[in-house]
Amino acid sequence: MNEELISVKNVSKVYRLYDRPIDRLLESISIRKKSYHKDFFALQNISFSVNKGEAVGIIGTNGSGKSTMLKIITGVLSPTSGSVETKGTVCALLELGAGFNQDYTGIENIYMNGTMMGISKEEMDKKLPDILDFADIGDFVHQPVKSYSSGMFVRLAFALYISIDPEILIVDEALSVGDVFFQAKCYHRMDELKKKGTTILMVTHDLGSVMKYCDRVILFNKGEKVGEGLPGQMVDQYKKILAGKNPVAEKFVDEQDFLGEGSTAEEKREGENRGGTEKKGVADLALEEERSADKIVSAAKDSTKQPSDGKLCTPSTQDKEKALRLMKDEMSINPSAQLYGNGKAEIIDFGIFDKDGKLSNILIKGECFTIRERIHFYDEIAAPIFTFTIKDKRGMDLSGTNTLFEGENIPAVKAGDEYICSFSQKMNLQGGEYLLSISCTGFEGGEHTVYDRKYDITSITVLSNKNTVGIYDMESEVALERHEA
Ligand SMILES: Nc1ncnc2c1ncn2[C@@H]1O[C@H](COP(=O)(O)OP(=O)(O)OP(=O)(O)O)[C@@H](O)[C@H]1O
Repeated sequence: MNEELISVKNVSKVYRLYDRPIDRLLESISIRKKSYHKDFFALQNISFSVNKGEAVGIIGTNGSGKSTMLKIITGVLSPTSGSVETKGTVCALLELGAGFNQDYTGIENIYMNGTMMGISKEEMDKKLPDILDFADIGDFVHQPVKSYSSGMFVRLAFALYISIDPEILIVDEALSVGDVFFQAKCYHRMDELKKKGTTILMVTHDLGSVMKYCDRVILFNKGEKVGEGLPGQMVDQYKKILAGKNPVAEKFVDEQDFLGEGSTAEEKREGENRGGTEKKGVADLALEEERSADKIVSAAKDSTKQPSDGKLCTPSTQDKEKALRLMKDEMSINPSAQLYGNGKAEIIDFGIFDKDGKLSNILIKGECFTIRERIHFYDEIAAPIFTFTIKDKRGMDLSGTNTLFEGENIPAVKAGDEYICSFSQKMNLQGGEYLLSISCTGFEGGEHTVYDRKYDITSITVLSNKNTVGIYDMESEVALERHEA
């Protein structure tokens, strides 16, 4: 039987709005109890429940009451009417600083939260190395939390909460701060939590995450629950609301949202520089996206349509010369990349080259690029295979290939041999941030064998001045004929 861990019944939250600051005072001293305020319903008669092991998302436009709802569930706010019940330990990653004492250091906050959750100091001592390792904020753990950036705070809070292993995890948009490597690490942990049966309640504007993680979605609009159902249905309904609110929005949602925010690296950096605490609705992002598109047009304008016959993607001689110098030093390397293999081969170097043969993690959509891997063999291998995969930050494989698929059969190698393998192709993924995995594998006795694999080793940022629907661009050609009716 389904066990309800969160039960929200007829919750309303009313704020009193005063036109002028003095009105509040006038109201409090009015002998005839004259009202000087207007009631504003941030939440109106909301009811829903979340069962054990479910992942439920709350979506809605800015100001629709999502964060207010989470704050009421976690006890940060009390409802004006209605009731909320939760069963089990709750960890909530709410806005910046929530649940943390700003004057305490990171370490002190870790222990304080542990105590609040009923975890002994000895147990927290054992968890500490993992927390620090996951958060990866270095010596900042000894600084007061008030000196943290939003990204650092989220790193520490997320690391702490997953170590506590709560029955209910509540996340309010928090994962949108942090770099692509950290986000990928968090999403990976979210996968594990979900598999383990942790109950998750999340608020997000990232519709890709909603589709991937949520079993059920609740749609808010102007403080009311306007729908509840399967993620796909609710996302469609949300788009309708957005389309009514802002004509740019529907276009934006269709074209961008399933790509994972659809924003450029530049936009994200701007967000972080502002402290990353601003939460943006899709409608707001739509307008920003238009502005940001202008910025990247100049970068991308040279990338006029090239025929996709693959011929244009042949690596230049200049590229080949560059292959012999150390490439990976010029790549951004993921500190949390997963590396494994039986050690018979090692990818000792790798790089991504743009169409001009420049080593870069940033590529322009529509242009050719090359992934180059240099593999050293420490043992005999009958038929090695070289691979690459591009994933989104939620861990979904988007594209990739290997030498076997491409009909390049590599003959047996012996210890000391070295190969340089180049994959050249056109970047047809939409603008956004991705992760590259590379490996050297093969088959031994019919068994798939990994000699060296570097999962999510580096990032790829794709800049685009035209994003179409979905994860990649089919390069449609449009023909129009005016039809006289
Ligand atoms: N202390 C307050 N006094 C008055 N109004 C408030 C207060 N706190 C929140 N509100 C209002 O309540 C409404 C709901 O806010 P809430 O932050 O829950 O929205 P949200 O759906 O989380 O929005 P966003 O997507 O922008 O985070 C908003 O109109 C907000 O202005």
